[in-house]
Amino acid sequence: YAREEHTLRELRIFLREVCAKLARNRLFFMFTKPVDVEEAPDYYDIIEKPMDLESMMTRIDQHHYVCAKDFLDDIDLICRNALEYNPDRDQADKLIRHRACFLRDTAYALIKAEMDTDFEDRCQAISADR
Ligand SMILES: CC(=O)c1csc(NC(=O)C2C[NH2+]C2)n1
Repeated sequence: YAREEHTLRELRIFLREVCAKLARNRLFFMFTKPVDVEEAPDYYDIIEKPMDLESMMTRIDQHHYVCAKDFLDDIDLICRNALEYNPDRDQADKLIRHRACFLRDTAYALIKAEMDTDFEDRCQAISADR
């Protein structure tokens, strides 16, 4: 059990680094904090499950993520929300959709490049056990 806690502690350290790196990239600034209802008054009528990088950092500390897949599910949610809320062909919507897909692809690439597959396998085994 102590070994499992060590593995999850290591996962949290790794995910904080990935999350911080994404949040530092100014291309992703619109995804770093919850949407301000002043800026997009209808946002919370349209988007059922809002998500952002600052909230994900909090979820890491709350031990919400037991494997990298759980973390990437929330990245996928940020991306899906942006595609849903910005469906139009105008430049503003297109840019946000492009940035959302870039955030998602960057997160997947970072984790694939920096994470041992057997480490993720161990995390997913713990996740299945709980
Ligand atoms: C985070 C997110 O997806 C977001 C924040 S503002 C926004 N979209 C707009 O402000 C307008 C451009 N067409 C609507 N999308």
